[in-house]
Amino acid sequence: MINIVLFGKPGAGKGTQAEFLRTKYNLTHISTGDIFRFNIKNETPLGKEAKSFIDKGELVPDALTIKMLQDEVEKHPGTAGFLFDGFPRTVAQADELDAFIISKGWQITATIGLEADDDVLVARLLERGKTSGRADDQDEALIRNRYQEYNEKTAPLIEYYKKQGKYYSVDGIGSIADITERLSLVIDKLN
Ligand SMILES: Nc1ncnc2c1ncn2[C@@H]1O[C@H](COP(=O)(O)OP(=O)(O)O)[C@@H](O)[C@H]1O
Repeated sequence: MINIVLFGKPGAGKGTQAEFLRTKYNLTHISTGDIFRFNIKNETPLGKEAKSFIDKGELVPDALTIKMLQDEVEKHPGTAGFLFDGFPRTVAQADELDAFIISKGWQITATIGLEADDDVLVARLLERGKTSGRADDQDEALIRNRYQEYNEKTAPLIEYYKKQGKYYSVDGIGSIADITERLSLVIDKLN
C-alpha cells in the first residue's frame, strides 16, 4: 500500500501529473476538485452546497469535504494505494486524513509538492479557463482569491508534512514528461 498526497497551488499541474502517476503506479486517483465538479454538474445536494463556495474561489467547508473524501476511499477496497489530489487543503483535513488512514492500518507514504511561481500559475489558469469551461479559471479575481485561500489555509501543510519527514518538493516548471520523470524519481525511492 502506497498513499501519496500530490500537493501544489492551483494550476501547479496536479491533475495532469496524477493521470500519468495513476497509471504508472496503479493507484486510485482521488481528486476532490473533480468530485465536486461532477456533483455540481449532476446537481446533487453535495454539488449544490459546494457550488456556492467554489463560485467565490473559497474552499468548501472541511466537514463536507472530509466526509466526501472518506466515502470515496471506501469505494475502493483492495486498491494498491491512493493518489490524493487536492486533499488535504487545510490542517484539519490533514489531521482527519491521518486518523482515517491510520484507522485502516495504512499510512501516508509521502506528500509531493509541485512548486512554481504564482505568475506562471495565474497565466496557466487563465489559459486553461479559455477551454476548460471552469468559471473559477476565467476570472482573475477568483483566481487571486484561491491563492489567498492557499496561502492562508493550505501552505501550512508544507511544514506539517516536513515535520513528519514526508514532504518532497518537485520543480513544477518544465515539460509534462520532464515533471512526470521528476515525480517518478521521488516515488521510486519510497519503497
Ligand atoms: N480539499 C478541499 N477542501 C476544500 N475545498 C476544496 C478541496 N478540494 C477542492 N476544493 C474546492 O474545489 C475547487 C476546485 O478544486 P481543484 O480543481 O482541485 O482546484 P485548483 O485547480 O484550484 O487546484 C477549489 O477552488 C475549492 O473551492
